[in-house]
Amino acid sequence: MKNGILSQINSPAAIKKCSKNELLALTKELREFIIDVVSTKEGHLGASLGVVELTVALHHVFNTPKDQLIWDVGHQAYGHKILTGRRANFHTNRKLNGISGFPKRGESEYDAFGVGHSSTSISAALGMAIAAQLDGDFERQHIAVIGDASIAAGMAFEGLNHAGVTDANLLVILNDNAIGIDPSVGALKNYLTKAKVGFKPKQNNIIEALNFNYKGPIDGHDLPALIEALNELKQQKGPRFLHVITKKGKGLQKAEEDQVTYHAPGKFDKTTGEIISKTDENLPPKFQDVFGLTLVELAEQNLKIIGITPAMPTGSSLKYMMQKFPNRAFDVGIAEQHAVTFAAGLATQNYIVFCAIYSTFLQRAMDQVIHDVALQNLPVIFCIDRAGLVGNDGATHHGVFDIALLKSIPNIMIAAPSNEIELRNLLFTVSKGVNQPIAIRYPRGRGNIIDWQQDFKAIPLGKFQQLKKGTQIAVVSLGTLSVEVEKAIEMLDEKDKPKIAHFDVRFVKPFQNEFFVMLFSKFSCMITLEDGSIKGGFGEDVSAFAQQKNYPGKVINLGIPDEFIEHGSPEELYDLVGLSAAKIANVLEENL
Ligand SMILES: Cc1ncc(C[n+]2csc(CCOP(=O)(O)OP(=O)(O)O)c2C)c(N)n1
Ligand SMILES: CC(=O)[C@@H](O)[C@H](O)COP(=O)(O)O
Ligand SMILES: [Mg+2]
Repeated sequence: MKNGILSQINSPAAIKKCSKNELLALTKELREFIIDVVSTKEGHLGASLGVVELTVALHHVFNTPKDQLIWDVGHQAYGHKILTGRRANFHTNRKLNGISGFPKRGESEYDAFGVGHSSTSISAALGMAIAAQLDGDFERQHIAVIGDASIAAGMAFEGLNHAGVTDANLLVILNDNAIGIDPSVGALKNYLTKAKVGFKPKQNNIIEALNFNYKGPIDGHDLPALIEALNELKQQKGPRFLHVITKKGKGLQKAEEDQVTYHAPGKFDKTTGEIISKTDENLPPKFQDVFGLTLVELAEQNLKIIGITPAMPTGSSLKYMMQKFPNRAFDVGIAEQHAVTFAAGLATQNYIVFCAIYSTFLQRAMDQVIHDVALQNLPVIFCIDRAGLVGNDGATHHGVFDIALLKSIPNIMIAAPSNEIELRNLLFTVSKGVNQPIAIRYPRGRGNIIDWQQDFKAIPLGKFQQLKKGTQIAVVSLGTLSVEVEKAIEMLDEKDKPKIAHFDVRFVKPFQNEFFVMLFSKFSCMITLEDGSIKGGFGEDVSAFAQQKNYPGKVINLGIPDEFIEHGSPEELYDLVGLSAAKIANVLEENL
């Protein structure tokens, strides 16, 4: 709306001056603006639509950025960004060199804390609140807005538990829409559901039991009610808790009706809400579907197979096994630490446990991987999805540390299949039983093989494979980077192609000494490639081994540089870090 009220809002100061009717008009225009931009630029839709009124009310009542506002996960903060000076460039959201899809301290003074991983907001807000007390500032407010799935994560409870024994100026707002990305799970979800249907939470209100002043539940789309409640809470001190009930996708009927899809729907018609989808047929599969559909095939044949996901049934495609074998496939909620140790417990009883966790979210469960799985040498099969650069979610979500983190842990085998068939056969091979933990990493998005559901063929665990013979340079790629290497070789002059040998190392760990000794004896130059951090990566092991063996040739390690990589398309980012086919071809040519 060109000359509507939203076009006049360049900071929350202007929102404070709005009349009640202007605020109502603002919520309408803000919702339309979010729908308009996300319908073509893509991103997280449902969560932001669900907190439009809450966002306007918060910036109307509180004095941001002095009062510090933290959005848990931050996928719902599009309205916050638009109202805090980023309306004009909101169309760059999640794009290369554009604004981040999540609140980010370096992007705006209104983004009090960088987010992307869930359940951090209470701890961060409490830290800021205690700091204010230590600074002698007893007026400043610290507000954490957290969703019903995110508050069920252990870290959120740790924050509540600590806050409850302080007199910190902390307001926790529970945005309760009864769904995560997929339907919320767990006893807390059931408790909150009862609280919403008139159950007297006062009788045994777990939040009040933790010494919070609890208010609600109130309608999170009733702007006047929100403003009244926030003004009341603003006058109070100490730990407070406001329970608001919202609808994810509010204001776009399709998004309200299909909240899972419209969490991040891609492009859609802003009027009808219809998704403008790229039809799946004749496209290669998503790696997550290779995992999810293959696991169903394996689970049909083997009753000992179990699947686990921490809150990502759709994203990991464990949903297929959950639908077919609901008593053997578990969504444990946003609880990566629990997921890993739950898997470990099952593994002690000789179940074959496939624990599906995004690389970035696995970071949260590293002690459980070490202490509960590897130390006891329990054969948990970690299916690490979103390995490598994920793209538009950016630095908080790239899966670039799993190799470095896992490689230093004894007993763990680390595999990176180079394509969909390799992934499928690896899942088949390990489903026959392994005698140690294994991590199988694969990327976000689609592969290249349409006819991938072929007969199973066992893979020799721990062994490389040669993809192309050559005479001068040994290219040793990890995972699906093998595809980029093949494209790079094709870019070379015909006379140079025979000089390049290409190996798929397949396994980072155990380190394949004989394989590399063989390479040292045959090639004058070696180039390793990994879609993981170069620091502590697989290439470092090869270079160290080459030095130990006094290899006279050159070893070049290509990987993700030792810095956080921002958001953009995967193609843009891989080219940026030198792992696109064109950039790989340059390195080959420079060393011929
Ligand atoms: C540690 C971690 N695990 C998983 C995710 C993926 N994730 C992003 S949003 C989301 C659901 C959040 O649900 P809720 O807190 O209820 O917020 P809503 O989307 O309903 O607004 C999940 C699981 C994440 N961001 N961080
Ligand atoms: C906000 C969040 O953490 C998730 O929605 C994440 O963005 C999902 O990533 P994928 O789109 O790769 O499943
Ligand atoms: Mg929710």
